Formats: sequence, structure tokens, C-alpha cells
Amino acid sequence: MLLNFTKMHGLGNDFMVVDGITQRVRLTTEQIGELSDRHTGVGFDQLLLVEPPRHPDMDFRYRIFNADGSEVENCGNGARCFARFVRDKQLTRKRTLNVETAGGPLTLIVTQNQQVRVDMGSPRFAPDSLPFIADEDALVHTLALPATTAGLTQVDVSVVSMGNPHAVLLVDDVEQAPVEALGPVLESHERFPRRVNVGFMQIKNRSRIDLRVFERGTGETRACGTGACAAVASGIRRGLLDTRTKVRLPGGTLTIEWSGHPDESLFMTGPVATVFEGRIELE
Ligand SMILES: N[C@H](CCC[C@H](N)C(=O)O)C(=O)O
Repeated sequence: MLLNFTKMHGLGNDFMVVDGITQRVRLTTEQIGELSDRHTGVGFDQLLLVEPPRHPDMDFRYRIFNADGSEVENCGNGARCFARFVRDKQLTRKRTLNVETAGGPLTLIVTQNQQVRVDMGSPRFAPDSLPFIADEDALVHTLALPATTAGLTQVDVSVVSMGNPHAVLLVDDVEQAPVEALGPVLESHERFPRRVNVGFMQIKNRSRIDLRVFERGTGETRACGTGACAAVASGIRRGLLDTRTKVRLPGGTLTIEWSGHPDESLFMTGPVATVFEGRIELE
């Protein structure tokens, strides 16, 4: 099978974007894992597959696969790249797109300055929305670690669903945060039955944070859109952040806005980049 694709990124969180509308695409989990390899494949954090919508009032469906081949519910940086992709490929001329994802509907707006603003829906904190095993909802949950990690036997996390699951830790300095040691341990912690993305948040002031994210199924990325949303949502809920917060990630900055009302949408705005067009022959 000859597969055309476009390599894109959002603040260095990189994607192989595949048009599954004008070409017939059948990819196995194993093939996606092979394609994600940065030495023997295309190399990416996630693969995004664009498909026709299932519902008549939606414009597209797009599916998200991590580097390990796992299919997931949402991808913030990917949503922005998707919006640019379908317009660049003339699959639509609309600037406001209604899109189906496994995590629910998204509305994407391509702004005049070529940034993309995404209505990410409402953050959810109830443990079963992630899922996270806990007796009740709480601002912060204490997780016992299976073994002493980075000198810790337990950590406090806030849990947030942006369609996909996130655990957010407060740290004094993201540069010194034990991302490599603690990320994998929390990603696969037993209280997250479907694993979890792990955010390390340093609050600079009430409208600015630094963030690093160890992503489920991929590892640390240069940026994580849903991770930025989850971190700010948890900070606003805890009374630590304002309703419009800049998130500085290793790959650059996103703007997150949320009123703090549980039934109101959170918005993410940020850049998109196209790197190259490619074609690959698959068995
Ligand atoms: N690793 C995530 C999916 C990609 C999210 C991230 N790349 C973003 O921009 O939101 C998960 O397993 O839920």
C-alpha cells in the first residue's frame, strides 16, 4: 500500500497526518509502531488519520494514535494541525470545523493569523471520567508509588479528563522535575486503568505556568496540548490560576482560557507548522 502523508507539528509535538478520505488507509497497531520509529520509520509522537464524519452535522472525523500504536481520545496540538491539513489539502474551505474524535466533538477555528483556536469542551474532574480509581472527587489525590522513585514514596496529583486522561503535579522547577524517573511510573500507575498522561507544572504567576508532559504511549514530548489544558484547568479549579493563562512548554507557548465553570468550554490557541510531504510503501 502506497501511503501519502504530511509531517506537521504543534510546538514540536510532531505528527504524521494521513488523509483517509481520498486514499484507502488500513493500518495495524504494529505498522503504526513501526512508522513512529525515528530511525527506521517516519518518526512521530502521534499519527493522525482524517476520515469522513459519521454524523451528518459534523465536517470530519479524525483519529489519533500514539507512537506505541494505541488509539486515544484527544490530542490538542494534533487538532490544530488537523485543521490546517484539511484546508491545505482543499478537503474544505471552512474556517470553523466541527470534528468528531473518540473523546467527543471539537470545534476548531482557523484564525486570520494562521493560529488555530480550539474549543476543547469542558474539563472533567470526576475520577471515573479518566478513569482513575478513587473513592471520591478531590482537588488533589495522593498516590503511593510502587517503589521509592526520585526519592519519593508518594506524590500528590490533580486528575483531569480532556477526553484523554491527565495527572498534574505541582513542581518548584520544571527543569529539575523528575520527568524521566517519575513519568513512566505514573503513566502506568495501577490507579489509572487506561494509563495516564503526566504533567509537571511550575506556577510562575497567576497567568503563567511552565509545563513538561510525559505523554501516555509516547514519552516526554516537546509540547502537549491537552496536557496544557489539563494543567491550567486544575490550577484554576484550585484557585491558583486566572481564567486566561499562558503555558510555556519546551517547544513553545499555548494560550489556555477557561471561565472555571464546570459546564463551560475551555479554549486552546496556538501555532501549527507543516514540515514536509511524504510517501511511503507499506507491505
Ligand atoms: N498521548 C496522549 C495523546 C496525544 C496528546 C498530546 N500530543 C496533545 O497535544 O494533546 C494520550 O495518550 O492521551
